[in-house]
Amino acid sequence: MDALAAYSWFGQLSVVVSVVAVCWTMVWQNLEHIRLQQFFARNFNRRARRLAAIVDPFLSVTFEEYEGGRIKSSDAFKEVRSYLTTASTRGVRHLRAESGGERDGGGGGDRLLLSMAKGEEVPDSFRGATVWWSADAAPPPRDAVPWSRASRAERRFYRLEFHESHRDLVLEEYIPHVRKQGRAIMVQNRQRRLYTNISREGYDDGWYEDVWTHVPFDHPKTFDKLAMDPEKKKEIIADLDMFRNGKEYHDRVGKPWKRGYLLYGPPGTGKSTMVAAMANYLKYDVYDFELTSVKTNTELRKLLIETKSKSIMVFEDIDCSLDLTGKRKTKEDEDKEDDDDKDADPRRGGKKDAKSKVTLSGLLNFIDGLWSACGEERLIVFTTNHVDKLDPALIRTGRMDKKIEMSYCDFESFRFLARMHLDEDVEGHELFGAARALLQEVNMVPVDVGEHLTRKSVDDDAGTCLARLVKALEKAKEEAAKPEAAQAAEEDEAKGIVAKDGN
Ligand SMILES: Nc1ncnc2c1ncn2[C@@H]1O[C@H](COP(=O)(O)OP(=O)(O)OP(=O)(O)O)[C@@H](O)[C@H]1O
Ligand SMILES: [Mg+2]
Repeated sequence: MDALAAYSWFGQLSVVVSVVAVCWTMVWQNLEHIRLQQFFARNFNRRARRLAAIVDPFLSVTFEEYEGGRIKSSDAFKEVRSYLTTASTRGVRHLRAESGGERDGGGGGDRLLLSMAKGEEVPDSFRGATVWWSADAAPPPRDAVPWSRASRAERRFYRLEFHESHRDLVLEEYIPHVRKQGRAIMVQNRQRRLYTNISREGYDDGWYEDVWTHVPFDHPKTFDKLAMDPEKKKEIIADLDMFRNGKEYHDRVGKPWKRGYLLYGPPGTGKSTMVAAMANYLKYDVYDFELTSVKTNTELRKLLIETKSKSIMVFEDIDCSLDLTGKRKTKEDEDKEDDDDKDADPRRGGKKDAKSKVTLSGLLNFIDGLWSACGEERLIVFTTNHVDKLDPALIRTGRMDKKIEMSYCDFESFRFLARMHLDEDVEGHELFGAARALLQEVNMVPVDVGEHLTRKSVDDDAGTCLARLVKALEKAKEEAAKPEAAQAAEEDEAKGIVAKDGN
C-alpha cells in the first residue's frame, strides 16, 4: 500500500467512526429522554394513584349483559341479576319487570323476573364488608346488527363498588358467592320439565335429533300432601337433603353424584306420587324412561347422555318394562347383542319394527357403569309392585341405595288423609274410631281410603265420608274372611262363568 492509499483508507474510517459516534450520541440522548419520561411518568402515576386512592378509595367491577359484543347474554350477568332479585326487591324502590323467558332461567308463563331498574343502587354486606350494586345501561353499539333485537338493545350492566381494603375478600369470595347464590335462585325459579322418550311419529326414521320430548312439570303433590309414616317421611327428606348438598362428599370419595331409590309396594300406595313430591322438593326435572320404547342398549345410553343435571330419572313398573329376571350375559351374548343393536337401529339399515332389546346388563351399566358418571346430581328411581321379581344385581346397594316400601294405609296415614280430605278436625267423630279399628284388621291402599274420604257432593260432610269408608272396610273384611274357594266362585260368577253342575 502506498502513502496516498493509506491516507485515503484512514480518511474513510474516520468518517465512519464519526457517523457512528454521532448516531450513538443521538440514540443515547433519546434513550435518556425516554428513560426520564418513563421515570417521571411512573412516579407521577404512582403519586396520582395514591392521590386518587385518598380522594376515592373505591374500586369497581362491571358485569355486562353482552360480553365482548356477543349476542347471548352472559352467565355472570344473569347470575348477578338473580342474586340481586332478592336483595333488590327489598331495598329498591324502582324495579324492572320482565316476563321470565326459559333461557334466562325465569321460566316463562306468568312468572315475572324482577330486577333493579336503571339508575338504582342497593347496598349488600358480606362478612362485615359493605358493597354497593348499581344498575345502568349504555347505548347500543354503532355497529349493531340491524335485524338483531339483542344487538340493537341498550347494553345493560351491573356495577359492583367496594372499598379497596376489601379487594381480596370481594374478588375471591364475595363474587363467587354471588354467582353461586344467583345460580341456585335460577334453578329454584326455572320452569321444570317432565321429559318422555316415547317416540314421536317419524322418530323411527332417525331424523329427529331430540331423543326427549317435554312438557312443563306442574305436579301439585308435595311431601305435605303425601300420607305415610311421619318418621319415614322425615328420613327420606333428610336423605334428599344430604344428597342435594353432597357435592363435596361425592368428590372427596370419588363417587359419581347420583343416588338410586327403589320404591316398591302394591298399586295405589303412592309410589308415583312420591316421585312427584321428590321432584318438587328438590326442584329437579323428571325424565320418565319408557323402557319398552327403547330399542337397544345403545339407545338407552344415548338417552342417558342427553339428560341434564339436577334431575330424577324414573323407571316406572320396572318389572313389567323388561324381562329383568334373566341372568347377566356372557361375552357371546354381548357380541350377539351388538349385532342386534345394529339390526334394531333404523339409521343403520335395521328393521323398523324391532322389539326392545334392552337387557339386564344394559340397564346395570346404565345405572353404575362408566357412562353413568356423565352429568351429576341425578336421582335414579325405580318403582315396582313386585320387588321379588327383580334381579338382585339390579337392586343391590350402590345401584339402589335406598329402598322404600310404600304400603297399605296405617293409622298415621289414615289420620293424615282424613284431615287432608275433610279439612277439619275429624278425630273426635265416632266413625273415625270405627274406621281406625277396621284399618288394623283390613288392608286398604291409600288411593282407596282417599277416594272414600273425598266429598262426592256439596251435601257430603265428614260423617258421610267416614261412613262410606267404614262400609267399604267392613265389606273388605267380609271378603277377606270368606274361604278362598267361595271367593273364586264369586269372582267367576261375576265374570259369568258357571260351574258344570250348575252350582
Ligand atoms: N300415600 C299417599 N298419600 C297421598 N295420596 C296418595 C297416596 N298414595 C296414593 N295416593 C293417591 O292415589 C293416587 C294414585 O297414587 P300413585 O299413582 O302414586 O300410586 P302408585 O303406587 O304409583 O300405583 P301403581 O303401582 O299402580 O303405579 C294418586 O292420585 C295419589 O294422589
Ligand atoms: Mg305408579
